[in-house]
Amino acid sequence: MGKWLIKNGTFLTMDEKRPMIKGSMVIEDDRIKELTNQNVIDESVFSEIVDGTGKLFMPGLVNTHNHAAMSLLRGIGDDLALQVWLQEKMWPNEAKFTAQDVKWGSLLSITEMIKSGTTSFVDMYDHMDEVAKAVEEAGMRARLTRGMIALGCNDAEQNAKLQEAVQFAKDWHLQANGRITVMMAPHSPYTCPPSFIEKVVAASAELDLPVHTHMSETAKEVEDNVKEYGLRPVMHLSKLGVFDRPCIIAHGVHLTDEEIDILCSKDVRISHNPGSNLKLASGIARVPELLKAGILVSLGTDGPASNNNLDMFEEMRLAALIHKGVSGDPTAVPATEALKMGTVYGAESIWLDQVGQLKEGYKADLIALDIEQSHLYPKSDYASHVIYSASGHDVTDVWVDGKRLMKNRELLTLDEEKIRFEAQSCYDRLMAT
Ligand SMILES: N[C@@H](CCSC[C@H]1O[C@@H](n2cnc3c(=O)[nH]cnc32)[C@H](O)[C@@H]1O)C(=O)O
Ligand SMILES: [Zn+2]
Repeated sequence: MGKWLIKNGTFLTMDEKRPMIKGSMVIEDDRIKELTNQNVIDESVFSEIVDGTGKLFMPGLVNTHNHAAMSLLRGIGDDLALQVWLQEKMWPNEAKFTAQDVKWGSLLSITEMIKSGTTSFVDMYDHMDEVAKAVEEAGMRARLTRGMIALGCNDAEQNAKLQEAVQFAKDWHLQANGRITVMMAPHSPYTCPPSFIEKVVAASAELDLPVHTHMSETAKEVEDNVKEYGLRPVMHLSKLGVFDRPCIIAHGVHLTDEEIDILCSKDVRISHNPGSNLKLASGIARVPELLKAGILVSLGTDGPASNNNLDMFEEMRLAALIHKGVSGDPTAVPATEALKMGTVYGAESIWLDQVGQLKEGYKADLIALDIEQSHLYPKSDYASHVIYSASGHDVTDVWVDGKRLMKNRELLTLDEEKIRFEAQSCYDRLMAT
């Protein structure tokens, strides 16, 4: 990689001090070395020069909640409520998943994520060694976690799952040149008994890792939690010590003012998944109130079987649109805020250091969009165009840690055709058994 240059580029930096720059970017190894509106005079020192004419460069998008291998179940069980979808469609099929299924399903999702401009993602699943190997090979950045469902498991089975999660953390945290980091994940309060959640919290403290879980996704979940434990999920998890750890929860759709205050005071981050919440009819998270309270809100697609794609441009657009619609206030989530949720807040909410902005000293995780297209004209406010007009299909090039993963829409680290073929074979086998 060495030292290389992008010239004649338009840069949407997400750096509040210099939001738009027209000019050049110098990248050295994994970092942005220089970003300037001048032309770099001496080009002879660069190993590569990328002509940025007609391209918009911006930070790679951060997807803070996913179950990548569920791409194999895309199109299976649409138009159902969460509990029915999980219990009748997902879990019976997932029970048949082998390590190979997780490998090819995750790779299929990774190709889709790179092609639509995502450079970092969170994944909660099992057979996580396969996911980590796929991330390493692809060159992406990821925060990975072995999601654990403990309900219906005896003590030995519960311990085995926890052991697997601990071992995964020991094997993979800070691997792949630091691109892979790990979290500990009890799947949810409704699939993990309190004693198990406490054990996971203890393990996360011992390993010094954050906790990730699903919480308050549906009204039914909240009601059931009250019936079972006498508390709503926030107080329940709070009592179990979950929020005494660095924590990011997925969904947080059904929250009271008091719960928002508790989450804020504990610096709990929320991964907002508007596409999945709409599709499963889970409800609409109180994002304007969460942001106003000072909670770090980022965006996730959730798994590809409840979305059903992994295009973060769509997620940013939904976040900007639905909260206007339900509140009657067009300023509820402005384009700039949706853009931050997909980049700056995304990186911060999963504890990625110096990621999410194009800024000197930051990691060179960036994407390029083809802006010589009718739907991105005229050349006016690119933050607006990215949120209200663009889609993942507009992404032409992707770099992570300064390494190019896609060039003119061609993947450089992965064999897309082979991955599609293998994923289809996995699906055919799963459906035949
Ligand atoms: N199979 C593991 C759990 C893996 S965590 C990932 C789980 O989350 C499930 N999942 C996917 N999307 C959602 C969601 O929106 N809410 C709750 N669970 C989900 C998914 O079906 C999968 O079973 C075990 O038994 O321990
Ligand atoms: Zn999920």
